[in-house]
Amino acid sequence: MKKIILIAGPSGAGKTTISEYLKKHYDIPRVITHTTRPKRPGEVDKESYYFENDESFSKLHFFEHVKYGAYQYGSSKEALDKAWERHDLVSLIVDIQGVKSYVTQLGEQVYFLYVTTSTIDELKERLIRRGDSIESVKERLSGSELNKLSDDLEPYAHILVNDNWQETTERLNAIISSFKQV
Ligand SMILES: Nc1ncnc2c1ncn2[C@@H]1O[C@H](COP(=O)(O)OP(=O)(O)OP(=O)(O)O)[C@@H](O)[C@H]1O
Ligand SMILES: Nc1nc2c(ncn2[C@@H]2O[C@H](COP(=O)(O)O)[C@@H](O)[C@H]2O)c(=O)[nH]1
Repeated sequence: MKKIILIAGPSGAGKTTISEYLKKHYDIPRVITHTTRPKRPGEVDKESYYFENDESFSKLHFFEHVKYGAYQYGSSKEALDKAWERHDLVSLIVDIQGVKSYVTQLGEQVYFLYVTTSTIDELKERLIRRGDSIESVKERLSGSELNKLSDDLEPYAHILVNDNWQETTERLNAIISSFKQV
């Protein structure tokens, strides 16, 4: 059965870093999602996201999509099917709403990694170090954008507290080997 590892959590928790580790160490590719937000420094079209405008975004067929502030984000059926053609296990970074859509639509094909840190201050420092503006950090770390783990999703979640990268990789290795035993 084709499966998908959903990676969700607050901004700066380390979702992208973890997806890169899964690619490098387990050959688990990330399904690239689509967004209308502008590129951040260092981001690459078709690798970080498919960067779209409102018109090109409106023409895609989405599994699910959400709006954050002025920008749209969505995961397409085309991209998931394409990734599953070559890999039985793939990953995808989404917000908590996206996780709910996938759990509802794909059921037991879904694994869920919830990534967080012990403190919000740690997230704040990482985002500022990454070059995010103070306004954007405030927005990302408040309200629904904080991507808190909801009670209904808790039973599905493998929680990774990514304070220390060495400990995170050890826990990730254990989680991935448990997935591979199923
Ligand atoms: N365990 C860690 N200790 C310290 N820094 C870390 C750790 N894990 C990731 N980082 C750093 O924190 C920053 C944010 O990580 P990353 O981009 O992976 O987060 P993210 O959850 O994908 O954020 P966003 O949702 O905003 O894209 C990066 O600069 C990354 O190198
Ligand atoms: N539901 C979805 N959420 C998505 C998708 N692609 C990304 N995201 C989430 O958006 C926020 C903001 O991302 P950022 O790159 O601007 O920091 C973050 O929580 C992502 O996980 C998607 O296709 N669907």
